[in-house]
Amino acid sequence: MQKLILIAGPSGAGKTTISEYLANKFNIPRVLTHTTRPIRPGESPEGSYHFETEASFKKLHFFEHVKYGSYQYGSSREALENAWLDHDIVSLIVDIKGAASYLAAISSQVYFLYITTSSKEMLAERLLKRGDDPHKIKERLSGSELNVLPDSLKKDAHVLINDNWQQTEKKLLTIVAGLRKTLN
Ligand SMILES: Nc1ncnc2c1ncn2[C@@H]1O[C@H](COP(=O)(O)OP(=O)(O)OP(=O)(O)O)[C@@H](O)[C@H]1O
Ligand SMILES: Nc1nc2c(ncn2[C@@H]2O[C@H](COP(=O)(O)O)[C@@H](O)[C@H]2O)c(=O)[nH]1
Repeated sequence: MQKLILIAGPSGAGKTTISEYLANKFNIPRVLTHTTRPIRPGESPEGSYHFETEASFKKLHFFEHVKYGSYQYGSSREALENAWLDHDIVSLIVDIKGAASYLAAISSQVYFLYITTSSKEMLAERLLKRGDDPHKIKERLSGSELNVLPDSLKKDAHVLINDNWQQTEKKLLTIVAGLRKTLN
């Protein structure tokens, strides 16, 4: 049975870094979602999202979608099915609401990886270093945007504390080996 590594967690925790590592090291591609937010400095227009206008976003058919501030984000079941045509394991980055939607719909195929750090300060430091606007960082690291793991999803989550990259690499190796054993 094909698997989806569903990645969620607070901004700056390392979700994108981990999905890129899974792609490069284990040939586990990321299923891109769609957003109306602008491209960040240093972000590739092909690598992280399908960047949409409000008009083009409205024409798409989403499995689930959310709004952060004035920007929309959404993912489709078709994109996932397409990715599974070529790869038995794929990854997808969503927020906590998106994770809940996927778990409700296809939990047997989902490996829910919740990425975080042991402190909020570490998240802020990384986002500052990444070049994010300090006002946006404050927004991202408070309220619902913080993407705290709710009690209702704790039983489904595999929590990975990404404080130290070498340890994260080791944990990912174990996770991928375990998932590969469950295929078929
Ligand atoms: N283990 C780590 N140690 C130090 N820096 C890290 C680690 N993992 C990721 N980073 C760095 O932290 C920054 C944030 O990582 P990344 O962009 O992957 O986070 P994210 O969770 O995808 O954030 P967002 O939700 O805002 O897109 C990046 O500059 C990345 O290089
Ligand atoms: N529910 C969904 N959440 C999504 C989707 N694509 C991305 N995201 C999440 O949005 C926030 C903000 O992302 P950023 O790239 O602007 O930092 C983050 O939590 C993403 O995981 C989606 O299709 N559905």
